Amino acid sequence: MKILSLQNVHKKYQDAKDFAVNDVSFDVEEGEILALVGESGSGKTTVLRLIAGLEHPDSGTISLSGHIIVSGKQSVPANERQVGMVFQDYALFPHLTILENVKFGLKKSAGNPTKIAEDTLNLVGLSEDYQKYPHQLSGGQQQRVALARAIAPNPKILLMDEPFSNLDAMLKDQVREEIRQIIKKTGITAIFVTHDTKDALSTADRVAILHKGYLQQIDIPKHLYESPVNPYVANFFGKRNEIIATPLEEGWHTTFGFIADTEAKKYKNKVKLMFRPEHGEVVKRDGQQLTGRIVKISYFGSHQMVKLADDEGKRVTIRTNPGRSFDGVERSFFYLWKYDIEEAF
Ligand SMILES: Nc1ncnc2c1ncn2[C@@H]1O[C@H](COP(=O)(O)OP(=O)(O)OP(=O)(O)O)[C@@H](O)[C@H]1O
Repeated sequence: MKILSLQNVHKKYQDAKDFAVNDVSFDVEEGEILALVGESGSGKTTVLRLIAGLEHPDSGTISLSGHIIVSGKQSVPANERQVGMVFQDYALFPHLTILENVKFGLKKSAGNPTKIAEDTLNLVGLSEDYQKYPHQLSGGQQQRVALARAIAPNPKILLMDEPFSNLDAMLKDQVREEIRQIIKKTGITAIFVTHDTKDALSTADRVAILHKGYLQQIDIPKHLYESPVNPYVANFFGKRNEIIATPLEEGWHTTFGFIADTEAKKYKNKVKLMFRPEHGEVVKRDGQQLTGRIVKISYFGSHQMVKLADDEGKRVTIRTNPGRSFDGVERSFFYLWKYDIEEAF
């Protein structure tokens, strides 16, 4: 069942030349975690603020739990929307204990605020720390307090602005997983903003990508990565290689060799074959389609990146397993098991 719906939402800030959010429409299902991604200035935070009620759109409607909360000039005030917010810097009160921090937003709620705050802190794994102050906690723990404070009043939807950006790389992987599990345990619907594609792909059920205020694609991580709707989306989610190819009856002629492909005959002009490093495979045996001179091997522990050049010096990078040895190997064969065909000229 859909819990949130944005329909043709536009937002232009005063004195701005362009719309920060341009005709954006999407639905969010109950219990879903949605990531909003895009480069700086693409409109992610503005979308979050429009849902929270901290900004009002120029046009469009927003519905939450089956009720229209924004339409034309009418809108439900932010404090009546039952939306939970987690801010980038956590915004915890330094002079309050974590229990008091979580109780803070519960004053007007029904029930026993202390009991609800304790239950929520237990849920986020902080049952030992009720009486500590924020500065006595690690970054990851502070993050969980902020989450507990936002979900304790039982909001209809949880909004998080760059929730992982203050954490170092080591902690980030762990916190991402913890936060995802807590959100899934509560069943709450959540939207988070991030500029980090890894955060989005690993934590969200679906990802929405914005570019210059326009929604480009909203989809499950695998589809966004494997089947992007346009080159912008494809490049946003990681490095792609490019090989210029001339169509022939049976396949593609390239400077790395010939690729048999019946699709080729549908094209008249040269194209670009675009592929990610993991969409190729480096092979030792002869008789494969493509070949290149090995110019660099980079070892990353979990994998290796092999850079191969054609006779003109054009390079492609192929990902391979970490155990493969290239000692004394000057040239290698490779094949592509997946690529996108893009018009080149
Ligand atoms: N209060 C404001 N007044 C005027 N323009 C603003 C305001 N807030 C944002 N903008 C502009 O609106 C556009 C979208 O900004 P927004 O903050 O939503 O993008 P973002 O994708 O969240 O960026 P970032 O990742 O840098 O936070 C940008 O061009 C920005 O400069």
